[in-house]
Amino acid sequence: MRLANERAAVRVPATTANMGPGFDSFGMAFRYYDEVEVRPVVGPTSVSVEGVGAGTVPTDDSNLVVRALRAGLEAVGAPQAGFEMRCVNRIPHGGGMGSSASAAVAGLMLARGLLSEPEALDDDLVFSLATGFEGHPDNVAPAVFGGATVAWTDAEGTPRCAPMPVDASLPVSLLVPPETTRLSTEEARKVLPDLVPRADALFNTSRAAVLMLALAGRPDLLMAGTEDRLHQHYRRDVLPASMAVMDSLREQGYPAVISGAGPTVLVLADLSQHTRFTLERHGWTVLRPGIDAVGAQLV
Ligand SMILES: Nc1ncnc2c1ncn2[C@@H]1O[C@H](COP(=O)(O)OP(=O)(O)OP(=O)(O)O)[C@@H](O)[C@H]1O
Ligand SMILES: N[C@@H](CCO)C(=O)O
Repeated sequence: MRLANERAAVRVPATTANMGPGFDSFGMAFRYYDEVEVRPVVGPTSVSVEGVGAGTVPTDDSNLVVRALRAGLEAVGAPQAGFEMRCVNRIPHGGGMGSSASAAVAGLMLARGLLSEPEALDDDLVFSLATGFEGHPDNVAPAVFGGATVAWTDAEGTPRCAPMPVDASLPVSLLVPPETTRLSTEEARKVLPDLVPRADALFNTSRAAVLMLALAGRPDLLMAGTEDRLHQHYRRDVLPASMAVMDSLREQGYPAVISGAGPTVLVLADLSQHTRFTLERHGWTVLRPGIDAVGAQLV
């Protein structure tokens, strides 16, 4: 295996995870993208970042996208090089829109784009390697495959996923709070208990099944299908503003959940103009990205 191309470029979608009851399992991709281009060079690696993460993410070999690129090359026995990388980032970091999963998938896809035999690094291998970076597969699956996905880890510890049928016209709103509220996934996972009451586990099992029906074309089931007792309320203290917005929207009949580990709020509906303006007046950004059906793509 060798590096056969002098450049590769990828477009990778933002994603949500959990969607209420599907903790560490359900995910969905959005038409909202990071774009990365890379060229192998003789000499050290350099990364330029435009947009989100400019001035904060590393610009050398310790950058997550570069680490994933190198892991992809290593997995298929391809040689390493220095890299000149250009990132145009839109997905907020620590925002609940899967930035770290998208970064890992971007790097692995770029590795594919440079290879003499790109089929060696197929979608299943990208999914598996990126899940290794993340620790859980829920954002990675939609970032790789697009659409809505259910992901799990099998008895051998191998990550698996499958598409969930979803009505393509389902409206989605992402409510992104001001930047000061960013929360790393690591911090958000620390507040979760190791054990949960059996009644809560049963509650989420039924709601997850209901959500699958709702997404497939039963919008009347969206409120029941977005109920959760396994993670959101445990995170109330670290996500006070997002939980308040989520609660208020649910009281108004909107199927609102915390997106991933927060603080972004996902609503499986369009907001009224009044509600949108109110949020925007308080510094929130309201996105209506639509569902991405294809996942990460070399461009
Ligand atoms: N495009 C990127 N380039 C380099 N590093 C990135 C990039 N995107 C994310 N990261 C790294 O991942 C961290 C954010 O990951 P984290 O898992 O905490 O949040 P998230 O993925 O945005 O949220 P969630 O998993 O809840 O959706 C950033 O602080 C940065 O270190
Ligand atoms: N399922 C994950 C998503 C964030 O990576 C969590 O809620 O912690």
